[in-house]
Amino acid sequence: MSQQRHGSTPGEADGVPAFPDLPEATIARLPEYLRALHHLAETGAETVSSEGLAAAAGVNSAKLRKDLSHLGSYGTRGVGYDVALLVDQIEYILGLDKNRAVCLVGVGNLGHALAGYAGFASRGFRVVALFDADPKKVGEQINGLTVQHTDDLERVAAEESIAIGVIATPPGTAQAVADALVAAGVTSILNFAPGVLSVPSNVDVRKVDLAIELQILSFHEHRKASLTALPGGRSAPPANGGQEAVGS
Ligand SMILES: NC(=O)c1ccc[n+]([C@@H]2O[C@H](COP(=O)([O-])OP(=O)(O)OC[C@H]3O[C@@H](n4cnc5c(N)ncnc54)[C@H](O)[C@@H]3O)[C@@H](O)[C@H]2O)c1
Repeated sequence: MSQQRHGSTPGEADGVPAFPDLPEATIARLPEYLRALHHLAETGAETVSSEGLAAAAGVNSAKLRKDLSHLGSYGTRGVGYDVALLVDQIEYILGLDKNRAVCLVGVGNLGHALAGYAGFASRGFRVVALFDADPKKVGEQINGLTVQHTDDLERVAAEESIAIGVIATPPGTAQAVADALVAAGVTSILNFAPGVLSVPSNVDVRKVDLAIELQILSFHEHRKASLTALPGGRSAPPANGGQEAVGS
């Protein structure tokens, strides 16, 4: 089976529909493949084997081949995957060629750090607006942007065609902020505030909660300690019981 040729529109060759219906777990791994591919490209690699890419992305190679087959990308026997082509295909599927506009609501401790992070631009996102409800924060300059009052959210969202809103407000105000983002036409939300948001079905919400990740690691610590303590001197299994990283 040959890899899709250069010059064709990613996702349209080899009978693969223009927009394949991907499993959520595959979608979650695509950014890892992309990160690994960008690194390979920086080192001058033009092709990569499935084993090499799998190792760089931290997944097993059978899973990687299955994931990439959803994109119509099979690699070439004995050669592997064309790095530049695979970057194009994954960026196309993730919609990263659109350079989407992002706003951040809540410019406190976390919001400051996020607003000051330069890495979003290189990953295909433009942070175009910062909002806060506290008049004392309004007017503050961070990374070339001026913090605006949330009262201006609807107007600015329309002017800047904001597609993604990031919530970094206290949990008690996150739902109201989500409602305001939805009313302003934002259809994707990344929520850092703990808790569950209620949104219309056309709005996608992803949440980031470092405390949950720590709690999962705590579970693994607890399990390792309890196995080490087993009578008969049975030793603890490898980290994560030999499984891949949590969430894979
Ligand atoms: N996901 C994570 O891993 C993680 C890590 C740290 C903090 N958090 C969460 O992130 C959120 C922010 O934490 P923080 O330490 O930056 O808090 P913070 O109190 O320093 O900042 C919150 C900011 O939100 C603003 N704000 C409050 N209500 C608002 C509203 N209705 N509209 C707009 N702005 C509003 C405040 O004025 C303040 O500037 C909290 O919910 C916290 O639990 C998440």
